[in-house]
Amino acid sequence: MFLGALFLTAANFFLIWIPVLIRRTMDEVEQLGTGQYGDFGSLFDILFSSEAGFILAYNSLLLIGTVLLYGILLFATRQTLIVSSRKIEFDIRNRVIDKLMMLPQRYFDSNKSGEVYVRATEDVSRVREYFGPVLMYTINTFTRAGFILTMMIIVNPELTLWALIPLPFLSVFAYWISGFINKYQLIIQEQYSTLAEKAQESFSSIRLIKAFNRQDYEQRKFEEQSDSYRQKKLRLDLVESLFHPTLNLLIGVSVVIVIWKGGVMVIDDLITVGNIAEFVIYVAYLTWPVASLGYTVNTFQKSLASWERIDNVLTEPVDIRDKDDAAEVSDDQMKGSVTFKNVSFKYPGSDEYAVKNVSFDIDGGSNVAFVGRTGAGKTSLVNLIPRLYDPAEGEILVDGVNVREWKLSELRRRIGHVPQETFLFSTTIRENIAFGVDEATDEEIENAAASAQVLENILDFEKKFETMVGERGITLSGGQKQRTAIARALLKNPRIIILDDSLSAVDTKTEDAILTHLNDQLSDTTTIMISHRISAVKNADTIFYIENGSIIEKGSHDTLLDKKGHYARMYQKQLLEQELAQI
Ligand SMILES: Nc1ncnc2c1ncn2[C@@H]1O[C@H](COP(=O)(O)OP(=O)(O)OP(=O)(O)O)[C@@H](O)[C@H]1O
Repeated sequence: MFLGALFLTAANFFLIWIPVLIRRTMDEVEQLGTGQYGDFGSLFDILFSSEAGFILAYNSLLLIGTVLLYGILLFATRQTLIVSSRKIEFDIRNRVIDKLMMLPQRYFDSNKSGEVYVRATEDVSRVREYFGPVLMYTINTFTRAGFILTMMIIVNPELTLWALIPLPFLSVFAYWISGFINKYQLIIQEQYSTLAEKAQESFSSIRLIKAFNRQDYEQRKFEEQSDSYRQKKLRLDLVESLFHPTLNLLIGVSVVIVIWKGGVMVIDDLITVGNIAEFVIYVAYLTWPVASLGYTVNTFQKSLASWERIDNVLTEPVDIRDKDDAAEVSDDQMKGSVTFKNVSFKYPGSDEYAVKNVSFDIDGGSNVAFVGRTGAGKTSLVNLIPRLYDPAEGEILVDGVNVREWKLSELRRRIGHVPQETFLFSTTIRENIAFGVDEATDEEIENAAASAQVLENILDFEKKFETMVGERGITLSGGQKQRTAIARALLKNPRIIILDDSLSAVDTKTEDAILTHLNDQLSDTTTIMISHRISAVKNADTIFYIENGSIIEKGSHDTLLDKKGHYARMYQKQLLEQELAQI
């Protein structure tokens, strides 16, 4: 960047020699007189036939040399300043992404994903503008203005003052207009995001729109947004189209002043005609740096605001992090037991406890289930095991060690988590299943798919495991998606598997097959299941009934039925529903 600043200063130094050479040529040729040498003939003759010709050729070569040097230095400036700003942008973006990946779930709950995305994209680009264009234009403005003003004052201080009269107006105008453009660009960008979001939402919910026959309604809403975008864009276009004419007008005023006042000075023999030409070029050269001051100040302000937002991300505390000095636990040593000791947890910003004073012991390799009404706190409770959140009170132990003492990556590597909302990436089924491990053989992937009872479905697809999922490929059924997600968790060969309502979209027969497999072949794995279906949980060693974040009943299926409490009522209700369905 320092080199870039040097190159730019040198470029501007050479730039001011262009008007100087032009003045010199004009003055020298004028002094020699015109008629004296008669007809010059061809341009080639000029070079050799007269003194005037020699002066012209010599000065032209100097001029070409200066312009070339200026061009080379400008190229070097961009290759240093702008290239380093791109490298800085790359580094910052990577740091922001690294940090975002480390931030706890809490951060993503309180920040919209769109905003998080903007941090890593637009905000980083704006900060780059500070290190690139803003710095470049600032150095350019000051060095160029410095050199030009010095030259102008050397020639004639009075004419300099006259020539500069319109420049303050120019910079104020440029500041105002680029402020307006910046503000409007932001508004337009936001409107464009709304428009894009609207379109994206419409197309991703197209089935719903068709089913409810709301095409016209959606179209109208889209048109409203689109119209608002058009109007804003037109306003910006109007202001932008005013910019260049006004700029030219102000330069024109400056040129007229120079010619008028300079003319008088030439008559008074204070300056030469060449000086007028020189001044006109100086004024033209000053215009862009002065006009760009406005842009620079505005862009600087924008960069600063973006930097503050990025800084907030970079300094956001990471309370859930990898513990470096944690003891290594080999896979064989791990038993998969889970203990909760008086655990309570509230979501940030919420007054209610999602998990309230929960205590239990789950033996390694056992099979437990959490049931309860929707919103009871089941998901919140199991999310505490892989430390998606940390509880405010109490302790959670895995294999007798507090989860806070575990190396986070080790803890999570051993937990196969199938969240309630299945998410599949827009890639092949193979990559979706292999997501949780660095490398997996075909056999391992097939085995995981077979255990999750989805292998047959996959083999039925034309491209089998290479079938693309999502937008660019096929749409899997809800049940197929869930089973693919289970295969993904099984491939990790976990010691603890958490199935958060992960069998809700599969039929009871497939559910039975998956659970039988888990029981028989993964007998060492601790299975923690959440379900609303008694059929899925009835064989569990222990069933916990959760209400309002607390365990209110616990025991095996039969014990709980004998208790005739909430679980028994839930069972009766489901039994009744089943019988009614069979009628
Ligand atoms: N990210 C969150 N931020 C704030 N509150 C939340 C968040 N997630 C869940 N909650 C609240 O915590 C409570 C427990 O929710 P949780 O998802 O754990 O219930 P659940 O028993 O798993 O329900 P379901 O059976 O419907 O999945 C609910 O009142 C819910 O509104």
